[in-house]
Amino acid sequence: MPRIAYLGPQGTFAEQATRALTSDITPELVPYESIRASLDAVRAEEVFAAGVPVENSVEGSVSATLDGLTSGDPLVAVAETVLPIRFDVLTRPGTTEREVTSVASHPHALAQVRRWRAEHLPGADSVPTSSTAAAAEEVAAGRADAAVVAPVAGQHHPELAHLAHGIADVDEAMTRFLLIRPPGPLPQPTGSDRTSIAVVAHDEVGTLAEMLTELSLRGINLSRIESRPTADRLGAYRFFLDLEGHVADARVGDALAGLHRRCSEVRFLGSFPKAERAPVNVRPSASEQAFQESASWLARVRAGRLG
Ligand SMILES: O=C(O)C(=O)Cc1ccccc1
Repeated sequence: MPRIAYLGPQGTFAEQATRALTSDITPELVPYESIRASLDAVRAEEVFAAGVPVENSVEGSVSATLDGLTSGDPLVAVAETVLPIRFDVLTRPGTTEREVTSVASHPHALAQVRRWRAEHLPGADSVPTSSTAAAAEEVAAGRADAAVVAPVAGQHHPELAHLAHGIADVDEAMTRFLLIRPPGPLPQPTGSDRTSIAVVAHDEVGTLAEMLTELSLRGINLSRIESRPTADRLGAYRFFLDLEGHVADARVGDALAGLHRRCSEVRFLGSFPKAERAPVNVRPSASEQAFQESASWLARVRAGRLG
């Protein structure tokens, strides 16, 4: 049974997503205390893979995942899934809203329930925890009064009571999760793929525009661009790019090779089927056939066979 790491304890959104990402195998899910620890468990071969959150439709990127993928030995994403995010509030039984002086949860969860908190628990302090389910444990242990959790967390804590259900500021919030493996054979291209890379550009005029031109010239749609400090010095950034297409597609391979020539660092973070399965629209001049025809035309020119 393959062991798969996730951000624990039991009852996190990450656990639900990791189950969805591994539904084709019978995994043994292993909880880890942090995203970094679950990625390092993949690097140390303690587990076969890890399921990690990468971006939220309201709060944006999960920096622990971006930084964890780019520092340390290379890792790649082999699958993604998108989970709808709803939040409930757990307390010890009998606790009323007026008695709540502290609200625990993962910072991404605390940031997505501001409106409800302002109305119902205006004076309560925030207690950031490593995950939403860890917050429920804080409440059970009496170290916080309320926990903002995934709806599934209530099942793991029958001793706690619901203070509220469905309290997210944005009803349709979604989080994208990735299944992370050590480098190895890539998933087959499906025609509906995403490729993730992390790029460090030279600090020169126009480099970002030139990087993006490598993509647009080859008809590649950019679905995400994000920058994070490299941590080397102030003002040095790494760009995280998600592109539509698979590295096995000629246009994507060609663009990545172009970025490799131009940038001081290009880290390949995986090519995998997009969660939404919508086919990637490729203009005729960027199709596989167009790349093959132009390559064989060039070969004929170089061989002096123009007839
Ligand atoms: O803490 C969890 O349950 C997680 O999986 C991280 C998270 C927190 C808030 C929204 C989405 C994912």
